[in-house]
Amino acid sequence: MVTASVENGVASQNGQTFAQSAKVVFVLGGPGSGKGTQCASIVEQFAFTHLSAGDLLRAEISSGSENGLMIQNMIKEGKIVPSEVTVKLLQNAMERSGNDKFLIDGFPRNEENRAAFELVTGITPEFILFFDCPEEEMERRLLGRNQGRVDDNIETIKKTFQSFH
Ligand SMILES: Nc1ncnc2c1ncn2[C@@H]1O[C@H](COP(=O)(O)OP(=O)(O)OP(=O)(O)O)[C@@H](O)[C@H]1O
Ligand SMILES: O=c1ccn([C@@H]2O[C@H](COP(=O)(O)O)[C@@H](O)[C@H]2O)c(=O)[nH]1
Repeated sequence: MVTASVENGVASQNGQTFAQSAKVVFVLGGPGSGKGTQCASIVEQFAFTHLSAGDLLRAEISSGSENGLMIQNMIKEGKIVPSEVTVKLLQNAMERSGNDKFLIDGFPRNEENRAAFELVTGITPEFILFFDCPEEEMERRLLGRNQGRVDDNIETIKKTFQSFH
């Protein structure tokens, strides 16, 4: 029998801590390479929860949190939001999900992000799924995405490509 509980903020399943039972796959690739699209297909077939770090940051802006303005400015400039902010959002989302299998989309953006994630959550990812896509195709897709994102404009796209390299 599978049992699950959350005590003192530490969820556990079958006597294992959340960190011990959690299976995490990092889904990486350039902006517009198709990470979100592929994650949506994967969760239809497999029992993973899809967590997009960018979506969590955008939700934080919409919530009117004290970090909202800082996050919005960083996204507009194609910069990387401080690890402690993003890792906390990911950790909260994982613990709230009721699941222990996660596709983490668009995170980590750098080595410091990765180290902070492992330090704070105690979770080591299983593997990385990487989408390789030519820059001109990513640019074409982002300019045609049409979802009202503040970063889907040519100035921000060029800056985001720089921070991706
Ligand atoms: N294989 C594909 N061929 C053509 N268009 C695609 C393909 N995959 C995704 N797209 C389209 O490209 C755009 C970007 O895709 P998606 O949002 O999945 O990328 P992403 O890597 O998650 O981007 P970001 O990191 O900016 O959030 C979307 O409009 C999507 O419909
Ligand atoms: O771990 C992350 C993820 C995202 N950001 C910022 O958000 C934008 C948009 O990210 P998408 O993955 O394209 O949704 C990205 O350019 C960064 O500014 C981040 O800082 N850290």
